[in-house]
Amino acid sequence: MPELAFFSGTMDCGKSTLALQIQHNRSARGLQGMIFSRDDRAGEGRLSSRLGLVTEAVEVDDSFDFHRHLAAQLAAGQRCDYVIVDEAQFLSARQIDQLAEVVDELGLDVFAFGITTDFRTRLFPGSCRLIELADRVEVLQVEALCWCGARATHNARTVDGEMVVEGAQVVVGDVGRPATEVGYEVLCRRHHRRRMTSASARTAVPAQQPASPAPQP
Ligand SMILES: Nc1ncnc2c1ncn2[C@@H]1O[C@H](COP(=O)(O)OP(=O)(O)O)[C@@H](O)[C@H]1O
Ligand SMILES: Cc1cn([C@H]2C[C@H](O)[C@@H](COP(=O)(O)O)O2)c(=O)[nH]c1=O
Repeated sequence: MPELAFFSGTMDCGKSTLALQIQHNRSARGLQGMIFSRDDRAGEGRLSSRLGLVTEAVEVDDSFDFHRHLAAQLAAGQRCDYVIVDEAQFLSARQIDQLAEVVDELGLDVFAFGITTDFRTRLFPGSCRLIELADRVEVLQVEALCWCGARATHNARTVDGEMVVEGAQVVVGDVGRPATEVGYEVLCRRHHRRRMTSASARTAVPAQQPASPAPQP
């Protein structure tokens, strides 16, 4: 049975790498996929992983209709055995409905990849609809880690190095770069709630050092 699968997690947890691995393994078996993305950091019409792998993709915008596009491709004789969609959090709920239609009406497997929540810990519209509709939701196993060593479950945005919780939902950017403007860092929930990034923790640690234990009698 064809399925709509959603591979989800924080930023930097290996989603795009897995998308490229799925594509590689299937094409090694002679299957033909169609790859879509939206606002990849590497630029328009790209699906890129931080491991350095990159492939071409069809760039999706607000007006793009997945079902119409894929039905037209198939009708024109183009072969397509499966569909990969990266940065699926940026899609509209309507476009996720179209992906479900592609699975149910065109009989294609659809593998969607995206972050679950934004820098305010709110679901993205695309991720929300995927959680509602997907046959399978997989949280990625290569866990990204918070600076404290706990599993990172949330995405923080920094502006000029300071964590922020207000602003536009979509601002393309990356983790682990000296961010002069907008940057991102993955955190555990505790440190997201406390708005404590690795930089602010470094400043706060001396104040948090426990006092030396009093000598025991
Ligand atoms: N230099 C590196 N060596 C080994 N692994 C790396 C390196 N850089 C990134 N990675 C791996 O790549 C992962 C990020 O992969 P990517 O597919 O770009 O993530 P996502 O699409 O989820 O944001 C990191 O969690 C890490 O495991
Ligand atoms: C948390 C958050 C992220 N983004 C952007 C930043 C990146 O361009 C992508 C995520 O890409 P990745 O491959 O998963 O690292 O999303 C955003 O626009 N808004 C946010 O709140």
